[in-house]
Amino acid sequence: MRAITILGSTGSIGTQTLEVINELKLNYEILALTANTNVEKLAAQVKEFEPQFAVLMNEEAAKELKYELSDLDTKVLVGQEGLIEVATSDEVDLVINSVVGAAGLFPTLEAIKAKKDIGLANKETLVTAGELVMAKAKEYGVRILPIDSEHNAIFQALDGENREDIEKLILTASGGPFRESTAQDLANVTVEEALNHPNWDMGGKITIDSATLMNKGLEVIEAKWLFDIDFSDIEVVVHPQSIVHSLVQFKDASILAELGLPDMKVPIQYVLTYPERTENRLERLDLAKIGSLDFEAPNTELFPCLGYAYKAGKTGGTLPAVLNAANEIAVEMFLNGDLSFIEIPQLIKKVMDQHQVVQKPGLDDILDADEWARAQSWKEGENLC
Ligand SMILES: NC(=O)C1=CN([C@@H]2O[C@H](COP(=O)(O)OP(=O)(O)OC[C@H]3O[C@@H](n4cnc5c(N)ncnc54)[C@H](OP(=O)(O)O)[C@@H]3O)[C@@H](O)[C@H]2O)C=CC1
Ligand SMILES: CC(=O)[C@@H](O)[C@H](O)COP(=O)(O)O
Ligand SMILES: [Mn+2]
Repeated sequence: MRAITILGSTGSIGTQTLEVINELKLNYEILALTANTNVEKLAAQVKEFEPQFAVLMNEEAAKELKYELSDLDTKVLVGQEGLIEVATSDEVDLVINSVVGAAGLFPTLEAIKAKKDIGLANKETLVTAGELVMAKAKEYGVRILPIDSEHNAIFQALDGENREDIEKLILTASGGPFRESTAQDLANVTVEEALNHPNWDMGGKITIDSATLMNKGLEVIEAKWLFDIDFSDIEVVVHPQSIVHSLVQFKDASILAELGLPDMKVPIQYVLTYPERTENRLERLDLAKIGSLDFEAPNTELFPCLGYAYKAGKTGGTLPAVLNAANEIAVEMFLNGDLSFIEIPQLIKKVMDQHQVVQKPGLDDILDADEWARAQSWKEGENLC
């Protein structure tokens, strides 16, 4: 029996992780479940899975949860300290990080230092501090197993291959709900339209990132650090069906890909059972029924966030942390109705242009840049709207 901590268990990935463990009766003891503020959902999960620990990010919510769980033995912890305690506990074997945003960085770093393997959905960790996180993972001999569908596909395609044989990585992008829109259309899109992803049912923040193509930009940076590849060897191609989850091109012109219906339970299961594969009852891909698969170049004029991410990644230093933080605030403002869809990239560019990049940053430099970018984004965002 392996013990697992799921950070962000109430979200889209966290919930599906619990479902996979349950449906396949995988050999995991649920040690800890965590959420930000969602007392109701976390309480329901705790009642079902009876973990040793449950964590919420603020005192008030934790108090409510304690009251809800007064009949159970589950210990309720609070805040960053609580997250770190359950991510580093001696008992835990695997930490799934399915928190959204740069809030996932600290528990990832602490789990690595405690030599815990990590199933990583939280791409913002690697965007913000990829070089540092991967160096720590190497130092502590920790495996970072990618859950993000594109990176999981590449991870599978690279199994048994030599790194030196890779020519390039090709990340597929659905193109989001506005793939066929004009600049005029984009000026008037609503939050509801932007939250309507054509293929995947995901949390709000990543769904907006998909609509702006920032998700693919974050994934380019995530791929750079996970697979140690130059940005010039990472290509993005739009593939509206999201059946080919990404590809690796080798020096002999061979291309390997992982395909399947768009269902996050597949990469989640791969990580939970790695290095084994386990039979499941998920719907199978029927290629004849699908008929054809389409590919096209991304429209970086209409969706400039992808270009901003390449720029941040290639510049390096603290700029990716600034890109990420500005994006988090821009998306929050858009979801709150305080920014229009086309103002998301405008705000990110403004904040990136104002940043004095620190090269070879330590963790403190990255945290300072993140804090500065958030404050600056709120300020600039208020000027824009
Ligand atoms: N959903 C998907 O299919 C995919 C997601 N990813 C990545 O996985 C991560 C999670 O995405 P998703 O599951 O969609 O997100 P959700 O918004 O659905 O869930 C986020 C989870 O994190 C918790 N959380 C939010 N803010 C904080 C915080 N500040 N500190 C601690 N916990 C917090 C939430 O708690 P609460 O419920 O209380 O708010 C919730 O449990 C993201 O980085 C995303 O980019 C990658 C590939 C696919
Ligand atoms: C499921 C997953 O991994 C998401 O990151 C997905 O890729 C989002 O779709 P886009 O390709 O539209 O960004
Ligand atoms: Mn993805």
